[in-house]
Amino acid sequence: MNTLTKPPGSLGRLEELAITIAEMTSDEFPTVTPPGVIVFAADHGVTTEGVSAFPQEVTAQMVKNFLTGGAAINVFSKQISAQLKIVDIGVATDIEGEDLISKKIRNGTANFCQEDAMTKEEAEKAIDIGFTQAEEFIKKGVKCLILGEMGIGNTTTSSAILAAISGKDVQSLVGFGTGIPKEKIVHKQQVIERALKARKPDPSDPIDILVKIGGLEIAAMAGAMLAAASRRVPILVDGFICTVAALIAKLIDSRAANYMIVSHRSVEPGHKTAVQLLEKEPLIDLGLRLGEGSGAAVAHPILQSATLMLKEMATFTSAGVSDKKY
Ligand SMILES: O=C(O)c1ccc[n+]([C@@H]2O[C@H](COP(=O)([O-])O)[C@@H](O)[C@H]2O)c1
Ligand SMILES: Cc1cc2nc[nH]c2cc1C
Repeated sequence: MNTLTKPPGSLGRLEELAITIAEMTSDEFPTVTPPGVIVFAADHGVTTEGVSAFPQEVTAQMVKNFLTGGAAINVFSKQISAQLKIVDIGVATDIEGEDLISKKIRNGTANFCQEDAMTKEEAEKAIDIGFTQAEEFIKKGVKCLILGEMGIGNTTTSSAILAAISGKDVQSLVGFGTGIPKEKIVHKQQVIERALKARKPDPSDPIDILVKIGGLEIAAMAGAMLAAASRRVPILVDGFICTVAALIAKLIDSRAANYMIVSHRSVEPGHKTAVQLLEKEPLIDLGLRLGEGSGAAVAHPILQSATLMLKEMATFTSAGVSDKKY
């Protein structure tokens, strides 16, 4: 790093990032291209409690939008020349589409205020499907894995999971999600508090957390992250829901966190706690709160700059530039 034609440290976090990616990949001159994006979609039974600004059917409608290329993640995936896979892991209604990967485990989770969100078999199956989808991508040559999700109600699920893992007050972890009105925030908070009291997930047991208060797309993202980590492929983590999935992956195997880069800081207030628990620092803060993997896709060119700098810059010797005097 210090032989390249720049004052040492002058490329700031890009220098750290390049070294981190070299360590992750065990490659002195790593590459993060081509990137691959997987969006896992699923519904959440807890939406019946009135915790989202949008109706549940938007999950399926947005999946159709992904398939016809009209969503933000389509635009940004194209921008970074990423392959994009859309996986139905548990959308409440049936969706058809040639390009859809149909891996539906059930028609959305159960309302975790009343019963467990899913069975142990379903949680493990979702992790396994995520793992396999990522593994297939990596076998095809993907060098950086971007994960995204679509699921109306999943900020409630993610806040519940984060409250269970962190032991923090629910109040500090709840946000507006897709944009609920201010007066609905206390209700959302109470729904989560009620669920945690009724379900009592074991904070040290990631499967128990998923079974009691989880989401199918969260389980699948965690599984995909474990696959990428086990193949030494850098993982670009998206916003709040994706970072909570990263915490589940870390609980399953703490080494997985060594392969994660948090792309951006989400507007959701709980994201700060999630990122701290992951012991990471987001690369950018653009005030994003969309999901779909959109923030991670937007940040991918930063990883590209870091790795290309390492690979393509001249050294002081090769360029005949005088090195540092002091
Ligand atoms: O990624 C984030 O930080 C993020 C923050 C807020 C909302 N979202 C997206 O919005 C949906 C969940 O919001 P909600 O209000 O229905 O819980 C889901 O489809 C997420 O992809 C995503
Ligand atoms: C329109 C819309 C698009 C989304 N993408 C991810 N979550 C979303 C939620 C809504 C409501």
